[in-house]
Amino acid sequence: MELRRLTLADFRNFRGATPEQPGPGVELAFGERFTVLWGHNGAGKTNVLEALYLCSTLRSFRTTDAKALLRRGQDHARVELEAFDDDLGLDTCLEVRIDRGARSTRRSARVDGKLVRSATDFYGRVQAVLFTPEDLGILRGSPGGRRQFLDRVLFARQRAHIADVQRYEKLLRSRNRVLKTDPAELPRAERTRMLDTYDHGLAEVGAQIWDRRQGLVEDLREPFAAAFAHIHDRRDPGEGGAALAAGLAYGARVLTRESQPATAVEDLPGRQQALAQALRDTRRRDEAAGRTTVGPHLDDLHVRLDGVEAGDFASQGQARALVLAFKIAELRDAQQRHGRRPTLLLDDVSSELDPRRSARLFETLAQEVGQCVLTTTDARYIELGAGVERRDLQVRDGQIRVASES
Ligand SMILES: Nc1ncnc2c1ncn2[C@@H]1O[C@H](COP(=O)(O)OP(=O)(O)OP(=O)(O)O)[C@@H](O)[C@H]1O
Repeated sequence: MELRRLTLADFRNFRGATPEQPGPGVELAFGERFTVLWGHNGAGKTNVLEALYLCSTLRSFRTTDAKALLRRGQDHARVELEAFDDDLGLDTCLEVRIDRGARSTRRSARVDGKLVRSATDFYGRVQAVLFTPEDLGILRGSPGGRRQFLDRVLFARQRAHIADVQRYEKLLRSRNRVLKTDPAELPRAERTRMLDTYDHGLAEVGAQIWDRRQGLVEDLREPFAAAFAHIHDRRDPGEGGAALAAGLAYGARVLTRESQPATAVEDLPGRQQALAQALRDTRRRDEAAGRTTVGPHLDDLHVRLDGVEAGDFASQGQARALVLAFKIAELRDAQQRHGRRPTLLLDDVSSELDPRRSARLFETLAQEVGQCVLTTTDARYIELGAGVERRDLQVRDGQIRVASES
């Protein structure tokens, strides 16, 4: 999908038609490759990325409260994206409306003017890979944040993934409830029967989740290491350094001291067996703890620099280079799978990178990326080099104007 034009009406700080100022709202046209949105803090640059993300996923990446997207004091907002669908060879128009009702605020989606009733029919028409500065928190944050990070990527690959995660969580809650129940209140045979049923379901769905996450990490490992090496090259004599190797690994909480699976865990049946066995082996311990202590709800994504966990080791700039390398790997992977590159959305991309890393990043982007929309406080930070098509737009207090084009 090639993005052409975006219209924002009463979305965040972008105004819609008013009696004094008739018109459809605030419009912008994208460059064929790079669109650089620049402006001061609070101008509305991230709001534009948020609107694009909404057209891709029907969700915001900043809030679950749809009301927050309505311009203050307004009851209706509209985001319209005109694009060229390369698969169909046709222009298409995606529209998301947000309407405040008496009891709740509703989102609705239209494609070429027709209401799309099922959200799953709307997702993924615009494929986007998003980087925001909040992503940097995943390295130092909790394993839960890293699992969610992987699950979001997987959702773009396979729609069933999120439903499976929800099914797994439901089974887990039920199992934990039984584990916590006082033995006097639940006859032993009934308790064992219930736990056997939950274990079976958890092993089946859990193995799917584990298998997909593991597969993703394996697919991204090489492009991730290559993209990081390119951005963070240490051949500069001043740094006297050998290159730092970036690594990705998936840590499954099934391979515990209590449970070493008898089968290999290299494929889905092996993972299912191992998970079933681990749940059996740790049942007594789980009953004492009142919770399930093995399974993909406890797994982790390990991001390492020269073998050391990046969360403990990486500098701010290195952390940024690692997360950006992951996004570039995701982009390459999507291209290999679908033959199309998703649009890259980069919020405040180059701060914290020194000038040389910043130049390497933009060199990588110019090589790897199809269409990219990025934000910055100063367009001079975005050095894409001569010959790379870019369109610079100034965002100022909810207004957008073309600043330059090349
Ligand atoms: N619902 C809303 N109605 C009106 N204005 C809003 C609404 N939500 C956010 N804003 C305004 O939008 C602006 C924030 O926009 P945004 O986050 O896009 O800024 P930005 O240009 O990315 O800034 P920075 O460079 O600091 O990241 C703020 O001025 C905020 O007051």
